[in-house]
Amino acid sequence: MTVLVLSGAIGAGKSSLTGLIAKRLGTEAFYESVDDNPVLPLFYEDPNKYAFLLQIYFLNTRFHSIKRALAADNNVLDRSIYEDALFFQMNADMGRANQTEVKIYKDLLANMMEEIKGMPKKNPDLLIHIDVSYETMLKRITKRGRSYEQVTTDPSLVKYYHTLLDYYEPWYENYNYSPKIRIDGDKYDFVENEQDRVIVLDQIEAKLREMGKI
Ligand SMILES: Nc1ncnc2c1ncn2[C@@H]1O[C@H](COP(=O)(O)OP(=O)(O)OP(=O)(O)O)[C@@H](O)[C@H]1O
Ligand SMILES: Nc1nc(=O)c2ncn([C@H]3C[C@H](O)[C@@H](CO)O3)c2[nH]1
Repeated sequence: MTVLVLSGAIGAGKSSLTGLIAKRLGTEAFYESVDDNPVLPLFYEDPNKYAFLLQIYFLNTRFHSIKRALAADNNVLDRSIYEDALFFQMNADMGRANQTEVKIYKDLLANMMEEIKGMPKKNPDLLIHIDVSYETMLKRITKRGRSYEQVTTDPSLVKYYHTLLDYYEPWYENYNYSPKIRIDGDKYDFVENEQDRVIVLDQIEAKLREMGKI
């Protein structure tokens, strides 16, 4: 069994690359629930009120996907559970969660991580991180067009997105649950450019080969 997980900021291209990897390797893709997430639009409208609820929602759905993914043979997930704490910490640091919420969330996350440790596969085999600059991130968010994520709708998101990128850099450096690989999301347009797509997928395959996974 091989488990791959994607990481990266909002709009970095995780879902897109997940689909491409699944196609190339013939594995099953698991996606974060976004369009059917009832809390996400509420969060963007009133983050102070909904940060905690959104985090619980994501943690629950993420845990569910991990359980399903681990029951499948070879699979790829479009976001890692390790990024949940990054999002929550950032929002808590922005004053969007009180001390009680922070404690409950951290306890619940630790509890879930314990459960994962007891599963046949504790950690993913490889983390595939997509690096993007603020400019690329914004371009992709605009292209995808979810209204509540647009900086034109809510200018305070400019700061939110910059802060998110600032949190991602040390997060990636400190990530040590599995081998990891960085994909340059600014350089490679793996969605629309066939040549770039081949380069990126070859990089991932080469890493898996080096690890003896394929
Ligand atoms: N490398 C790329 N080159 C060109 N367009 C891209 C690239 N990656 C993603 N896109 C486009 O950017 C948008 C966002 O991509 P995608 O939904 O895959 O990002 P994501 O990282 O999964 O986002 P989120 O964190 O919000 O779930 C989509 O419209 C997608 O087609
Ligand atoms: N606050 C918060 N916490 C999370 O754990 C989290 N995970 C994803 N997201 C947001 C980012 C995109 O808008 C959208 C799709 O990734 O959902 C999150 N937001």
